[in-house]
Amino acid sequence: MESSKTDVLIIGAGPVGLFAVFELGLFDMKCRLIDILDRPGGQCAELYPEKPIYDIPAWPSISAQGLVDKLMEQIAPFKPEFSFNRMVSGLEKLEDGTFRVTTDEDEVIEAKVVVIAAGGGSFQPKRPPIPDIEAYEGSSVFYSVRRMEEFRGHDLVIVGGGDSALDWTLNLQPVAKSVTLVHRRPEFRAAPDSVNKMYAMQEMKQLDFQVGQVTGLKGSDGQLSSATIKGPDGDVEIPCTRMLPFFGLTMKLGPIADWGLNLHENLIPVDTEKFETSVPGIFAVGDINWYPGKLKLILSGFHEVALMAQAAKKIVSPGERIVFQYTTSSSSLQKKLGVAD
Ligand SMILES: Cc1cc2nc3c(=O)[nH]c(=O)nc-3n(C[C@H](O)[C@H](O)[C@H](O)COP(=O)(O)OP(=O)(O)OC[C@H]3O[C@@H](n4cnc5c(N)ncnc54)[C@H](O)[C@@H]3O)c2cc1C
Repeated sequence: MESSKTDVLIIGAGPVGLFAVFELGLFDMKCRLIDILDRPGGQCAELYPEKPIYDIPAWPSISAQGLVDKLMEQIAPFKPEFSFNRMVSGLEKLEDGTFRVTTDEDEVIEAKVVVIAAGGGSFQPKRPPIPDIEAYEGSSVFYSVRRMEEFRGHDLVIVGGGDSALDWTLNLQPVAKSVTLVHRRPEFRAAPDSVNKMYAMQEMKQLDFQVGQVTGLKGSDGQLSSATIKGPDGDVEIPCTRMLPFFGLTMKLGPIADWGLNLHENLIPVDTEKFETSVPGIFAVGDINWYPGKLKLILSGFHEVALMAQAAKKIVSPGERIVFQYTTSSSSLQKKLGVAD
């Protein structure tokens, strides 16, 4: 079991969690971020990366991914630590007032302050309608790739027609013993370049592409041995020991519901001075919080983290005087940002 310590543990690396690193960093607080997704950006990166956003102050138009890239650039001086592909599953307050956070990979992180920036909750994979698939989940059927090594030497079936399915088909082809991509039609929703590469590899017999749907799985004790594909010419049985279905993601509140926090219609009520939850030391910012008049906008979240950081500093460094400073004129802030002369 891995164990580590940080000043502030941020649950969620969406735009609001990312900007929290900046505001907390100005007060010298070290941040660690954990996200279920495999990269930063939350809804912006996962749901609408190429769409332009028009209501970010001073950016008349910026793509959602462009905003995430700029936030990453802005927080770089504070060297935040990221753990991706991890879900925060447990959160408990210890007797000394600090927190113990656990992930679904059995990681333990101790933090003086916890900031929940979990947006609409956890992104969770949609389960395809294949009978008995639950029996193989976590042992032979996976909905994300945490470590490519886990697929080495396996007969792999990848199901889906979007970018994830195509990207992992191409990336895992050199690692797996065999790769079969299954999609219900020959047209894809993925980047044309990836689709062309996949067809070229099929041509060279480096992988197989089957038009059809997976209708059944065979195996025992959670270990897959084959998948039945119903295609235009009837059923085909394909030997397979690992399967990766990519049927999109839905957002669910997830484990946050079990952390003993007061909830209001699946959102976390906070005050509007500090954005603190019903548990002192746990703050909630961005789309996950609720207060009268709340607007689920990125700019609201940016405002919330600035106030939250002041309150968090009082917990992380009790007794230390908090001085209000502008980044334009404070040489100490500029030093932290690496822009001082
Ligand atoms: C199509 C679309 C268009 C939009 N357009 C605009 C717009 O024009 N302007 C605007 O201001 N807003 C817009 N929004 C809303 C904006 O995207 C959200 O307000 C913003 O993403 C909220 O940021 P956040 O950081 O609070 O949460 P999110 O972006 O939702 O990020 C939360 C992160 O927390 C992670 N997470 C949740 N639970 C856990 C857990 N237990 N463990 C680990 N990680 C966890 C999630 O995986 C996610 O990455 C739009 C939204 C959509 C869907």
